[in-house]
Amino acid sequence: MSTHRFPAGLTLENLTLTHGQRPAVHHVSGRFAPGSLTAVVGPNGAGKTTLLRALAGLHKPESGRITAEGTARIALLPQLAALDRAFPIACCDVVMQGLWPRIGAFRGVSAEDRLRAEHALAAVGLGGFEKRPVGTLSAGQTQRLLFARLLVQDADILLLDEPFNAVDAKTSADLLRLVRDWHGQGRTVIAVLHDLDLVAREFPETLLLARDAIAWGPTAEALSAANRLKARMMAEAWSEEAEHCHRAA
Ligand SMILES: Nc1ncnc2c1ncn2[C@@H]1O[C@H](COP(=O)(O)OP(=O)(O)OP(=O)(O)O)[C@@H](O)[C@H]1O
Repeated sequence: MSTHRFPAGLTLENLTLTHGQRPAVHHVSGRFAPGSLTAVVGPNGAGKTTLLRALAGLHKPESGRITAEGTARIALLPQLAALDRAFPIACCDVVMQGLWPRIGAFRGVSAEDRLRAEHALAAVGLGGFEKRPVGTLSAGQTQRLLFARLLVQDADILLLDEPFNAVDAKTSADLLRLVRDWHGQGRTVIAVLHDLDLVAREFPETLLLARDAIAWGPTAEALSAANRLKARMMAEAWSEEAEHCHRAA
């Protein structure tokens, strides 16, 4: 297994993310260390997807800051439901979307680009699927396809939003192997997950979110019974109508 060129971290400083005036993530500070493997867990509506989108640069902070180290390349695996499977596009073209930052708008796709996409498809168990329309794939195959797109992005920081959702045990195990490889190569991996047994087994670090950061650190400590109870109570106590406050760091 090769070592990745550039382990990079991400720092959050008093980060607040909102939808309108309503806070999804509230005054969170901390650091995803370079090369760390972190699960982001919490109740429904805790702000996990909003946080991941902000880390990917897709959601502007209301206040506070996100700082990536150096010139870190960041890639996001969105939730499966975010992919428009009705759009008539072949698997190989979905994977090559991951190459666009390097290909640019004006250069055509080269034979080498196509080969990279084919290798990525083979690596996720979709060899021979190059021309298959994405709408004909099962949920598990679609998740494998999104992982193939992530592979060609060759990112320093990987953001995974519920990567094992709606997939069977075999697909889960195959995709988990890729996550372990990325971690082993020194890349920083941050994954939103609901399966706490999986988190306890595979993820050394955990951020427990309930709009506020309830705990952030080694998984066994972060997921203590007391912290989980606190997260649940915090989620239940938040009014959907509450606006964010303006407290300082
Ligand atoms: N586009 C949006 N417009 C308005 N409110 C939104 C939007 N997206 C999310 N929210 C609200 O922000 C809060 C956090 O949502 P988010 O999707 O980040 O939570 P989550 O922790 O990922 O939830 P889940 O576990 O259910 O996927 C929720 O109250 C949600 O209703």
